[in-house]
Amino acid sequence: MIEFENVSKSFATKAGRKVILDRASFRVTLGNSLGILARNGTGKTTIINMMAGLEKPDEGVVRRTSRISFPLGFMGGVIPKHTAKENCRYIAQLYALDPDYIEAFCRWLCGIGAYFDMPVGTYSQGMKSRFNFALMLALEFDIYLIDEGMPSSTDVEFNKKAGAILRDRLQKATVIVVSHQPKTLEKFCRSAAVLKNGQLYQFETLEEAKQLYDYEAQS
Ligand SMILES: Nc1ncnc2c1ncn2[C@@H]1O[C@H](COP(=O)(O)OP(=O)(O)OP(=O)(O)O)[C@@H](O)[C@H]1O
Repeated sequence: MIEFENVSKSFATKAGRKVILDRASFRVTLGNSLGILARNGTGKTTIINMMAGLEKPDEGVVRRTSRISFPLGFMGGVIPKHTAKENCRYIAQLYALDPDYIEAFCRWLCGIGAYFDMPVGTYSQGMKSRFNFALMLALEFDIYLIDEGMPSSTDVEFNKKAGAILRDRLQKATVIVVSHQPKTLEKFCRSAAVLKNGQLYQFETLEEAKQLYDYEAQS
């Protein structure tokens, strides 16, 4: 479970204070995947980072009682001067998992050949995102955090393999996806929320959330 209790978060910007959350309270429970709709620049990444524990609230409490992933696409835990092999063996140890298994899984899934034994800093953007996604799928979390949908890989073989594993994983796991596009959420979640004026408005269905989101766009 992830629970926000009276959480406030804002940033000082040149244009004034940017409020992301204003004493917001909500909860995401296991088995109830949630899509969050928010316009660009309103705080999608900040909320996902707070759920992951990468960003702290100014006030209030964020409670995390499950195994929660790093946000898909987040490379902060990967050291660029080390190879994918070294990175994934090290990360396996942090999570108390078998380094041989994690290495073999990532090597097989990301399909980057000899680059797997070269520094991550030398990878193309596509290779980096494939390695990041493979690592996330190798680790098995209760809740997966996804910022703006899936990484865009042009590698058809990778997309097929990773997509199949993710679909299987999501049978058991919970996913939280933030996006400015309702279409991105359709694939993952039935229930949805809208981030607006520092509050998260939760709805039973994506349809209901879309009504508020579309209404906002018109007004
Ligand atoms: N560390 C920071 N310092 C100052 N302002 C910040 C900081 N991080 C984010 N912001 C501002 O807070 C607002 C929300 O940022 P955030 O990246 O969470 O939004 P987003 O909805 O994910 O944006 P986008 O859709 O453009 O990716 C933006 O106006 C951004 O400029």
